[in-house]
Amino acid sequence: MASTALYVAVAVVLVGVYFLARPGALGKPRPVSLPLPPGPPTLPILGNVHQAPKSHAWLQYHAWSKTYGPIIHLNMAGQHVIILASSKAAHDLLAKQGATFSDRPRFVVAHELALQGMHMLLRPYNERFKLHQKLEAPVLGERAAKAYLPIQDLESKQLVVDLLKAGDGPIDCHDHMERMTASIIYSLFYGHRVLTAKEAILLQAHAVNHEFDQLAQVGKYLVDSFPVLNNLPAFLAPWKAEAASHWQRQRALHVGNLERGLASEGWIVAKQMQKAVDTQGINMPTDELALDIGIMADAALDASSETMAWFVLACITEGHRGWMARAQANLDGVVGRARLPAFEDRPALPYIGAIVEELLRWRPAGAAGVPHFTKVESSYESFRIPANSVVIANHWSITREEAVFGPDVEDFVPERWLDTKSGQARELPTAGFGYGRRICPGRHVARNSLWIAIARVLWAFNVEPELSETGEAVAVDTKGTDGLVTKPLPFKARFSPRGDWVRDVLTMEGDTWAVDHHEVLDKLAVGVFI
Ligand code: HEM
Repeated sequence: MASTALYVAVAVVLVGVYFLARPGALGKPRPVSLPLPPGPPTLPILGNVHQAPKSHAWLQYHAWSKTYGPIIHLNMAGQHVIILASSKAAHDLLAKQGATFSDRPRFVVAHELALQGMHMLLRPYNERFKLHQKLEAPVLGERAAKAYLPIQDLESKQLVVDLLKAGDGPIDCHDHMERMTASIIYSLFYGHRVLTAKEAILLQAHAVNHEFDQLAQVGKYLVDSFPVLNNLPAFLAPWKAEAASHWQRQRALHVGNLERGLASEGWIVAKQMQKAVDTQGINMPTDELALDIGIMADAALDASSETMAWFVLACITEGHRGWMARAQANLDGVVGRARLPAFEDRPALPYIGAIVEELLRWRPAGAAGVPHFTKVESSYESFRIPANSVVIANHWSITREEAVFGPDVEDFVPERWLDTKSGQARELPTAGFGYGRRICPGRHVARNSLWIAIARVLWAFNVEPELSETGEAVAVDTKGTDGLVTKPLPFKARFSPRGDWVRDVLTMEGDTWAVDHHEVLDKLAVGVFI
């Protein structure tokens, strides 16, 4: 009886406090309630769920942006989703208001349970995230990226040697691109040089990532929409067992790679990060460090390999516009035909840099970016952004802004990145690596890999479409797969050496298998890390 009276008293006090504290009470100014950004018409309760795109969401978002403008609101059964379709809106919100817009939406099954909350890309924006960012910065920043050039030099040389060996018949070059990217990353991170794309270390990573993608599918688990369901006992919550079993495989993959890396000879990124943890007295279990490095490697591998695959697709579908020939004329002028292009040639070859930027614009590997999230209410250009909104910078729209890039946004035109008078690079907004405090930390490493690989492939080969029996170019899909990373569907291209001098130079250079990559790593670390 006494406790009932107490409950009633507490309730009365709380209701009173609520009414007194609410905006407008006791003369507090009530903020003018702004409208939500425009968006497609909604149904009661469902909102826009019935219109939610089943795949390639970025295309539907782009179509909506043509009707509703650069900032759109969707209601997914009560979940606010804000789509940003212009570089200005994405920059103003995600970069300039980075403290507010750097969170990630929750993935209960895929992240909180299956990855034990340790997936770098999906971590909430909190102190632990910032600690990981601080650990990653010295090994991925501009200075570190510059130190890694000798490894990219080695692996891009091997790429052109491999392509020459593959002959000038039509080939699916994806494995060659992936081997190069994987070898750059796995050598740097773990001291493991990748000899073929079919190595166990890569096959295991693909298998684990495929399983993870299944767990991360939006709408697959009710608990992702209603996290309270996670309080159910295990026998009523089958996702818990699935997640626990996946965690074992993630752990085995990343801890296994880290342990082998730490036991290898010479300098590697993993040892550098372990040293930072030890010397700074950071309390970080092995699993957590292993996941950080492993997820960085995964993020690097997929996005970089697929961007290289999109480059080859651009050559065979868009090369007729003359940019390949112009790049080759530039290469001949600056490099000549007696040696491979090198990083030292970069200042004299702005056109190759322009191809890299145009590639990231024409087919951004993350076409809908990675969703951000805001926990607090804010406003933008007379619209209200509600608390707990998922915020998506639609890279597909942002890279197709005609006001920024001109009317020919669907065409591959590197010239748009160059000043017409000086021929040097000109500033245009880039979207491919995301925004603000979640911007891709690997962008310097990625741009360097793309630059040297593209320069060398174009120096060595005419990259041409596969031909049908009647001599026509075989049609290829240019839309790509659905998913966080958009991949071209399998296709074939012909890599025809541009002349005998290509064979001469590559024969003289020889393949790179005899190079001791540990020695290369030890040397590149001097002065930067040791
Ligand atoms: C062409 C290659 C690449 C592309 C297109 C790319 C793109 C992206 C994008 C769009 C994001 C999300 C940004 C955002 O949320 O706004 C991201 C995040 C990330 N990327 Fe990359 N990336 C590439 C290569 C790399 C490389 C080489 C590394 C590491 C060596 C890397 C490591 C990461 C990590 C760790 C994150 C998570 C950052 C966070 O959530 O705070 N990426 N990347």
